[in-house]
Amino acid sequence: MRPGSVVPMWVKVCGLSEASDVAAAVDAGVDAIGFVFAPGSPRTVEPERVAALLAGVPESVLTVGVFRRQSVEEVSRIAGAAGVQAVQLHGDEPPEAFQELQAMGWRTLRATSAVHYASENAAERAAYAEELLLLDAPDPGAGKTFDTIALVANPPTRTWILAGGLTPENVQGLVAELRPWGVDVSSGVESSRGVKSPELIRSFVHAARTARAV
Ligand SMILES: O=C(O)c1ccccc1N[C@@H]1O[C@H](COP(=O)(O)O)[C@@H](O)[C@H]1O
Repeated sequence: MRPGSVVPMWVKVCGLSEASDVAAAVDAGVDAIGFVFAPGSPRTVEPERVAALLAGVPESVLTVGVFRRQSVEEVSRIAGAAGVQAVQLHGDEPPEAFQELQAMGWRTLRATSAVHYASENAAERAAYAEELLLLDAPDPGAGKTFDTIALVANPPTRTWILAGGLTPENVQGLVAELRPWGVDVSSGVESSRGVKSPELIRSFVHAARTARAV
């Protein structure tokens, strides 16, 4: 990278379940794609289906399984069957869950609400050994933005990923305000709840890639 040039934004598109959407995300140049294994979501997908979807995905794209309030054993079993590289836990699971999953060889993302993160002290944050931190709205996957006051007042001192109601239209403004290292989207690239739009995926990745975070 040339001096003075800007590091491009890390971009993840989540909640995929169709081959055409996986192809749109990969072709648009995403850094990561996610698959929801948490029960009760309109995006929940079977691990065997994900294994088939991953067949043509380059190794350089981080593949992530999304979980919520599931045991370490279940997370590892499902992620293994799907063949994803990393697991993203959304249920405020304790630090021990991350340690156990890492000991099993999983790369880990901790997803928590920005409000919850703001309430943690330095020791509580340090207890987590997560590789990546994702700060989200209180209701994950609902496509809602959140009040950014706590984050602006007390920004994370480590790299972090912004999620929660991002869209092709709002991502650049939120990146300028909050200066995350990366962004993650699900609802904002859907034509209806749970149904991804390849066109919106392309628009989002383009807008996010050119957002200036650093
Ligand atoms: O997408 C879901 O249904 C979901 C279910 C359980 C946990 C997380 C879920 N989604 C994650 O939520 C964020 C933000 O999503 P959105 O853009 O606001 O819809 C993202 O990390 C999704 O993977």
